[in-house]
Amino acid sequence: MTADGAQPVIEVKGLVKTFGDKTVVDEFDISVPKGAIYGFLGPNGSGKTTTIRMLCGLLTPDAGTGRCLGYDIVRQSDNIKEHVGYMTQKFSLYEDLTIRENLDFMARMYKVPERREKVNGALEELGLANRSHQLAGELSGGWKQRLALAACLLHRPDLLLLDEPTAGVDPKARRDFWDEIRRLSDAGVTVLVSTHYMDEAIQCDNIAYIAYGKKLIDGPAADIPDMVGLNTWRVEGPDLADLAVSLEGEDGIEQVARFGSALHVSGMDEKRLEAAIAPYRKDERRIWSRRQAGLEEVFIHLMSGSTDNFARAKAG
Ligand SMILES: Nc1ncnc2c1ncn2[C@@H]1O[C@H](COP(=O)(O)OP(=O)(O)OP(=O)(O)O)[C@@H](O)[C@H]1O
Repeated sequence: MTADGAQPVIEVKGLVKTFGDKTVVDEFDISVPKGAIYGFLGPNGSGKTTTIRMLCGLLTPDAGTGRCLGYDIVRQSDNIKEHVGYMTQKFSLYEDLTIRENLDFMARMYKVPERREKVNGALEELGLANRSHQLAGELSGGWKQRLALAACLLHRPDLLLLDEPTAGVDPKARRDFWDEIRRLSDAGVTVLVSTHYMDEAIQCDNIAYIAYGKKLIDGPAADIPDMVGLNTWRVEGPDLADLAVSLEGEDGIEQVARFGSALHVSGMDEKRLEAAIAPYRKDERRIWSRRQAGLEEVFIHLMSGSTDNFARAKAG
């Protein structure tokens, strides 16, 4: 149960998936509220897609239990699939079919009632009604993405899975895409997004950070920096590259990261961090300011602290 008494849309415990000798997902637990935009963040190959596919019954876990949309993820996976829209990382529609043919094909696959009306409606909504006979392969990246989203919404899914949805899409199209996702979420559709882009992560209500198959942290996006408890100072001025090298060697400084024309210097222990930067703050050419750690710093920190159990498995 969530704080408002509603059942979570997804609730799973102890999910495990192994491919060969590699444990790709290791003891994964999560609870996803209805209508949330939940981001799965982590580097390439960390197990985000595999986790999402197990949560929705598209892949059978080796261990673990749970429910998605009220159905058991192992025994009732077919029921779950009927209510899920899945937008894969690569454009998965047929490039040599027209825009209309692609939508019509998807509508048939999902046995959408009043197919013709729904397809016409989707074409109108997309603004593609007068280009419906154009081949999908001729569309730009942004338009392909809009078409793929429209196709996986035809059967009105309750849960939407987006695998790195805005990779290779221009900034305006990215913004429009995220506006549409927010509208869907407001209408009660639950959205799981896998990404390793920070600008997608900050659009999410909740975030689970996954590295090497393990969930390092999850919770409301706004609370994650506080949950980690990282202290950060920002410094601007000349010779930042040299300064970064000196700071990195100091006791009490755990991370020095470049952000545009500034460095963000972070540590877990506030007193030790302040003592470490004190000598450098005497140099008046530079401006130092205390700042609240953001998601960016937190994720760099989490990544540097996580161990590569995939590499260990290979070595062992
Ligand atoms: N069917 C499979 N058979 C064997 N190995 C697999 C299979 N599916 C995924 N893997 C491996 O599992 C690991 C996790 O893959 P997954 O796609 O879940 O990660 P990801 O975090 O989504 O990465 P990306 O951002 O690159 O999509 C990778 O090392 C991948 O090669």
